[in-house]
Amino acid sequence: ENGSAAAIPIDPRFDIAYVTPVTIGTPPQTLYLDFDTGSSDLWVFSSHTPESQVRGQRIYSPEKSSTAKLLAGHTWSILYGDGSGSLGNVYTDNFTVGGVTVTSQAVQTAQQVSYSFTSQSEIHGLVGLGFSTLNTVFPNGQLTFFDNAKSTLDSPVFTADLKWKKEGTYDFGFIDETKYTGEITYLPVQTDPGYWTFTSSGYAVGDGAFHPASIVGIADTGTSLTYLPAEVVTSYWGQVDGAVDSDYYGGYVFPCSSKLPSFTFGVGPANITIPASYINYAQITEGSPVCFGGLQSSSWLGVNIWGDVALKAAFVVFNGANPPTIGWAKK
Ligand SMILES: Cc1nn(C)c(C)c1CC(=O)Nc1ccccn1
Repeated sequence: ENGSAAAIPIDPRFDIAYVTPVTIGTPPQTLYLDFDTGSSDLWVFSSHTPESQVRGQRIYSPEKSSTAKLLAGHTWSILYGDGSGSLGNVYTDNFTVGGVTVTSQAVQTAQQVSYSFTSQSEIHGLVGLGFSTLNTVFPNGQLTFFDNAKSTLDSPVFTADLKWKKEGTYDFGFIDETKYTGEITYLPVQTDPGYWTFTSSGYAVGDGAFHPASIVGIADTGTSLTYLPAEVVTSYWGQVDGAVDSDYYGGYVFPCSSKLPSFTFGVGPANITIPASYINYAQITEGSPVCFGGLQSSSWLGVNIWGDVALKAAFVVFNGANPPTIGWAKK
């Protein structure tokens, strides 16, 4: 059975993250979760999360679900690249998103969450859509929702149609031709260690010359910004009056009044252009004349990350066939 679900920006002012409604258990409990191709744990705020760490989030209460089963002796603990994290125990239960139901999905209930999760009341947990090899459940790793659902889908794919400051969609099991223009360009995916890793064929700043390059990076719906090699972002921000790489603000900032160029990245023989407006990410604080860039250096991360700033400029196909591939189309 195929499915389709909304990807809703959690803040109307800028696209920090997108959440998608899901139901868990019997009777169904509805939570809004962050679908994250950059990780592979499905975890939720729960009745096991200390009240001091819950600030407005909806919670999953397994004790109120007749179909919940404790996965005895199993625990999990995840640390994300930005220093946030969570840990807890594991249940299996019915899990439905956009009409696609997996019975006996591993649902990881949080017993601890870091402050950055406590502080974001609109995110009630994450649904990892990376490869199941990254799942942190111990002693037996668990399968992602997509891996569990794959065999019931018409096609072993899901697509991301994220939008700038608007609601987009995740589709499961099919490719909606009305959501993109031209052709989809498919690229090979490196599944080790478990991210959707692909190689971009280069970049251009604004209307400037295309620079052929091999930029290996991960397609990560769970990361707001896009992090690329220093020489790429230096050449981009060099075109912006007053842009500086600020230690104080932790990245490239620029005068909100400055005009930004677009940014184009290569996908095989094709390319995707990120409009300048997507790269004018946000004012440092409400009303500030200083703006934070949506394109930042990956120098300290050890990985290039094509986050939401890039993904929302395209229609992206995550093809879970064997071998997996990733497809990019303009829209
Ligand atoms: C690797 C990395 N370094 N830095 C600075 C960032 C932001 C990342 C990616 C990352 O942590 N993404 C994330 C965070 C929380 C939940 C889901 N995804």
